[in-house]
Amino acid sequence: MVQGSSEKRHKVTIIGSGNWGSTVAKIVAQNTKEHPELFHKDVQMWVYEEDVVIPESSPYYDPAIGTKPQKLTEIINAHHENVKYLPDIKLPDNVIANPSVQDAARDSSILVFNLPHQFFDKVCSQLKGNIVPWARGISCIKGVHVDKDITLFSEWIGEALGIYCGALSGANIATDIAQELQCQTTIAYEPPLVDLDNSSTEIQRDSRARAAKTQLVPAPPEYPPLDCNTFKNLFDRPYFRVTMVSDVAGVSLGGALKNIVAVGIGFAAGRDQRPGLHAELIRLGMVEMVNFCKEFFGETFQTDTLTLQSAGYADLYVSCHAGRNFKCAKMAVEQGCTVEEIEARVLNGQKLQGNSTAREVNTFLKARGVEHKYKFFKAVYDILEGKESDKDLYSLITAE
Ligand SMILES: NC(=O)C1=CN([C@@H]2O[C@H](COP(=O)(O)OP(=O)(O)OC[C@H]3O[C@@H](n4cnc5c(N)ncnc54)[C@H](O)[C@@H]3O)[C@@H](O)[C@H]2O)C=CC1
Ligand SMILES: O=C(CO)COP(=O)(O)O
Repeated sequence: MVQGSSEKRHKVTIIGSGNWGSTVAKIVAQNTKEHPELFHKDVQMWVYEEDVVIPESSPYYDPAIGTKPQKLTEIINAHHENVKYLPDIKLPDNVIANPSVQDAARDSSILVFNLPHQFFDKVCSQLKGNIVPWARGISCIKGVHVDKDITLFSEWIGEALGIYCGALSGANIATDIAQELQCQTTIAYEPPLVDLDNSSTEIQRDSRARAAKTQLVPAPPEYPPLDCNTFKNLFDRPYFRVTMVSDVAGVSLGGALKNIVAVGIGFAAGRDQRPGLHAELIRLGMVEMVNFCKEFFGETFQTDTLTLQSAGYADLYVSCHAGRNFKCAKMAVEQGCTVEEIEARVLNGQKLQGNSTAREVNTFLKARGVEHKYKFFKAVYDILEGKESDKDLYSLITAE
């Protein structure tokens, strides 16, 4: 089908509205305005509803309301700003905040999942059976799901909702990108080929063989194709350059595992500022990330994703200098308290991923009997659990 000739256009919903969720909503809404041939202009953004007080110092303070708590969705829709999670950034007026995830996702053919991974389970069960069967997803979530096995969020979303889901990850500090400061990202998107004649699927390549279980429903022919080009048009901005790849495992795991390493570098930085030490620890962290991807996702993981793409080394680097996981772990050492105490005190409701991912990955490695092979991940876990001291981080990681 020739692009631009489609009768119907894709409706896009962002599931999540935190620091990164709101930033991605801004990016996507700028692009839906510029591509009316592909997308509905309005972008629904599901917001976990909460009451927010607007202080007297705020430009949005209304003396008639005073400091009475107001619904976050109402504030966003009235002022086009997520005053709690992305303050001082204007959102395009076509971002529509919606407190109901089912209502936000209704009739959407593109679902962008962007919320702290610890909250995903409930949202997923609310969406089940309430989305169009031919929808496609992109997971911006940096984390993994662990029960008996380890599952990428893209896989988990795909299995739970019966759709194909790709992954977006990169060296992306939300507050910088929200100000349109230049950066890059990586999107892994390679759905199975759809056989339009009998609606069956032929698996070309995918993150893991399990994706083969998903019977992909084709989009009706009057819609623009749900292909790489459509997704590039949805996310690429002059300040947010997208590279499309096929390695869903590498992109997803790069984003998840770097958070554990960033906590470790934060612990180190709390005591020792030497760049040489940080560089060596970052290298050791990357070695462990690559080994993990090869050992557990080796069917499709490509090492180049972690060495050459934004979702790999670049994300690790920026996270170990400017990320929240790094900063909170560093402050925890400096102030002699736990990472969770710092998180609760300084992040104003934003959520760390590194501490929970360290615990989840440890559960998985222990169950497999290979915890000892991943000394960096184990050291971070043991320090978070209070079993080891952050002072011993380097010796724990380099012990023979
Ligand atoms: N912030 C950043 O710079 C970047 C974050 N990411 C990733 O994006 C994902 C989302 O992160 P952020 O948007 O930054 O979130 P955030 O750290 O700002 O978390 C706050 C969000 O969690 C929601 N929330 C709080 N309690 C909840 C509950 N019980 N149920 C459901 N939602 C609840 C809040 O409504 C808010 O939307 C994470 O996986 C993160 O690793 C990726 C790149 C950059
Ligand atoms: O993913 C990020 C940078 O790419 C943000 O990391 P933090 O969650 O540690 O802030």
